[in-house]
Amino acid sequence: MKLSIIGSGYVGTTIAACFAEVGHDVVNVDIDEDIVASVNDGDAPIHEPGLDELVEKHAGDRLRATTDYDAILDTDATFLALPTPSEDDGHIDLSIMEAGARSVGRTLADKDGYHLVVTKSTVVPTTTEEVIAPLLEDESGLELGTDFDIGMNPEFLREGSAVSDFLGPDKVVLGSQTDRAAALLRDVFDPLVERAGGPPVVETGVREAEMIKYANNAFLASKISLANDLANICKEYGIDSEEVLDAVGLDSRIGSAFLGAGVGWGGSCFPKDVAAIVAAARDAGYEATMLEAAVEVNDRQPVRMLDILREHTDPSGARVAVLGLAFKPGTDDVRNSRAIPLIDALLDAGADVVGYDPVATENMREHFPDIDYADSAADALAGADAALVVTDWDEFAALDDEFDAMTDAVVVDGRSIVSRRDGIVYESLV
Ligand SMILES: NC(=O)c1ccc[n+]([C@@H]2O[C@H](COP(=O)([O-])OP(=O)(O)OC[C@H]3O[C@@H](n4cnc5c(N)ncnc54)[C@H](O)[C@@H]3O)[C@@H](O)[C@H]2O)c1
Ligand SMILES: O=c1ccn([C@@H]2O[C@H](COP(=O)(O)OP(=O)(O)O[C@H]3O[C@H](CO)[C@@H](O)[C@H](O)[C@H]3O)[C@@H](O)[C@H]2O)c(=O)[nH]1
Repeated sequence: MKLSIIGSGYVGTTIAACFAEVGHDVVNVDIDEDIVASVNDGDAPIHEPGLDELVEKHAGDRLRATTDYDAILDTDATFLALPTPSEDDGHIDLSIMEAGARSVGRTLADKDGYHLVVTKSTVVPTTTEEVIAPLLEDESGLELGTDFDIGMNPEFLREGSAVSDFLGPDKVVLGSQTDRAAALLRDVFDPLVERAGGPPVVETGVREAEMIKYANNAFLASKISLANDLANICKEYGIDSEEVLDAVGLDSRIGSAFLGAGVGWGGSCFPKDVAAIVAAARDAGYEATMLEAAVEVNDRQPVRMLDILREHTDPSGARVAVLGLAFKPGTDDVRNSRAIPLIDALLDAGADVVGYDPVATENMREHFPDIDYADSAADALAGADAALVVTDWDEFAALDDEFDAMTDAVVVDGRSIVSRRDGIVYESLV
């Protein structure tokens, strides 16, 4: 089949390369000329394991990129993989999606024959039906349900494992309004589903598909916050929370994934998506109390980390090493990293902060140009009065003699990964 993907970022590039890998002819449309040139040169514009190989393999053959929306005319279906950021009050900002839908609509005015437009981006329920579809109709002059259909296909890939998550999904969710759209979506995903060994395919409505994505992320984020709440209780009693949560996770109704207690969840998705569904629910007349509590617990974890530090060291004037700047290991992405509120609070308290991350330093420099950055964990620790472990990079778990170079070896571990205890004042956050 011939597919067009609007947006060539994390999701757009990954799905374009993977759709090419399963046999489709794919064109990526992006407004950024550098990104387009990169894809056409066979280089992935983002860092994801396995993506470079796929882009190199298919570029110039089953995969190409362009800034020209006309490319969608020669395709059967168009996926919108555009950003859906947060407004300051947490509401979803649909302006980029609206601009993309207008451009697609204007282009489809020249389309001969049927077309399917699928929302891949994470959007609050009813967006595809009540915002995207009317824009497509207005701009194209075409009739929904007759000349074209809409669909919704939420994406569950994680950064750092995007390619393997997309090619080996736990489930595929296909939202549509008509049999024709459902059949076309099935055709798009059949080769991938077959290759992945037949994961469940959930065929549903458009707004249900939109809600499944939020429910998924809200559930995972809340699971981590609940683990943090329970681990905080454990800490008050001097109970090993890891032992408790490991045992709890053995219950097949609960499961062990996403019970990792610590400094909390960040990244480009959980914070904005939980905020967006809470705001949308409020607009609809419902107060999402559980989700609000999940956010509150998450916001409190960095504060607790500083409180624990203060029990041992006054941060004012102290040199504090922040180990880990990325929002999780395996990525250089610092969006909503827990290191950001921590560094803010340390600076407010008058600390002299030195940050270290194996790959995310340059991105964090944009947030905090004036703190020190070290080239290694050892350099960050040398002469530091205290260290906060924020990201669970493997190399931090292996630290040992490096702690001896600290002035006062106070270590507050936000990911419970440091194994050395002798000769340092060690506190796990939970
Ligand atoms: N990043 C993830 O791990 C992930 C996972 C699942 C779902 N999502 C969702 O997928 C959506 C896209 O996220 P992302 O992380 O891929 O975004 P991104 O910022 O990485 O990429 C978006 C791309 O869209 C391009 N763009 C912007 N306006 C455009 C326009 N008018 N026309 C064409 N291209 C345009 C940008 O140049 C950029 O390359 C969001 O809704 C996000 O919530 C993201
Ligand atoms: O037990 C855990 C697991 C994760 N985290 C934190 O949770 C955040 C998110 O981690 P992860 O889910 O691995 O990364 P993302 O790439 O943000 O992926 C999430 O967000 C994507 C965008 O919506 C979804 O597609 C994915 O399914 C969903 O896992 C990170 O800060 C992690 O440190 C914990 O604190 N404890």
